Amino acid sequence: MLKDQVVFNYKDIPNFPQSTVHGHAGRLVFGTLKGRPCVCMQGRFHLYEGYPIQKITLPMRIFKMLGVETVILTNAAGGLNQDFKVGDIMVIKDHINMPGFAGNNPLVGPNDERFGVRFPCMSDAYDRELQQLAVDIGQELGYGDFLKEGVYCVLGGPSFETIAECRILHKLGADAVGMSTVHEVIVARHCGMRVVALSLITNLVVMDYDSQEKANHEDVLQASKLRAGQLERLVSTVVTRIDHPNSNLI
Ligand SMILES: O=P(O)(O)O[C@H]1O[C@H](CO)[C@@H](O)[C@H]1O
Ligand code: HPA
Repeated sequence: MLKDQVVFNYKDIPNFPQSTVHGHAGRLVFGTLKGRPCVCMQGRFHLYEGYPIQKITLPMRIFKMLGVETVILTNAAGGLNQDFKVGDIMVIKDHINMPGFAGNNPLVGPNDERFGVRFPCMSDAYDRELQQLAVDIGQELGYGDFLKEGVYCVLGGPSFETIAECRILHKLGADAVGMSTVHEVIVARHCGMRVVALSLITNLVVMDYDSQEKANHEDVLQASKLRAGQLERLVSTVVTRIDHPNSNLI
């Protein structure tokens, strides 16, 4: 996808966390996309891997220091919205930070003023112009039938949700549930980077005690492969159409 690639394995980057999840390669890839400089993480970090929440989000601050202006996040998520299907791509318009309700927020601790303010606003966490751009490009690419918008709820994991938990998340207004992304978004916004985020709905959560369905990571990986090409096309088209005043890294 990227031209003129320079690749670093996470294990060769001092103090960088290591990917422990099957399906997360553990490489930082620099390169250009239609002439635009980009850096991609192949593998991200999660609370359930046992890392402190500040370590999970360290890459965001590194990206800020490298000059990154816009962060595009993708994830696999379980569909809570009854209109969603496996394979839908949801443009995230907002989030519910469940670990944050219990005080588990990546900005807890002394505030580093070099990055941002003590009390950052999150009502504009997901850049509305970029959301619209993603939706418009999705439509242009012919993804209209499987392109959705919605609210992503993060949980700590690694256990998948119970039926009662899924029911309550649905009632709370979440459209999809996962175990990532939100912590990165909070740190990216704190230091002023713009954010657009996409969830691939890899499974529909179980909300019915009569159902025999069981969430499992293999199904998540399998479903991710089905839309990998289309998601990559959407992301790369968004990258090439983002306005960049300073033409810096994406
Ligand atoms: O959010 P990403 O890392 O895409 O992956 C999702 O899929 C994994 C569970 O199958 C969890 O890591 C969950 O967060
Ligand atoms: N729940 C939580 N995280 C997930 C799911 C899910 O159903 N699918 C993919 N990541």
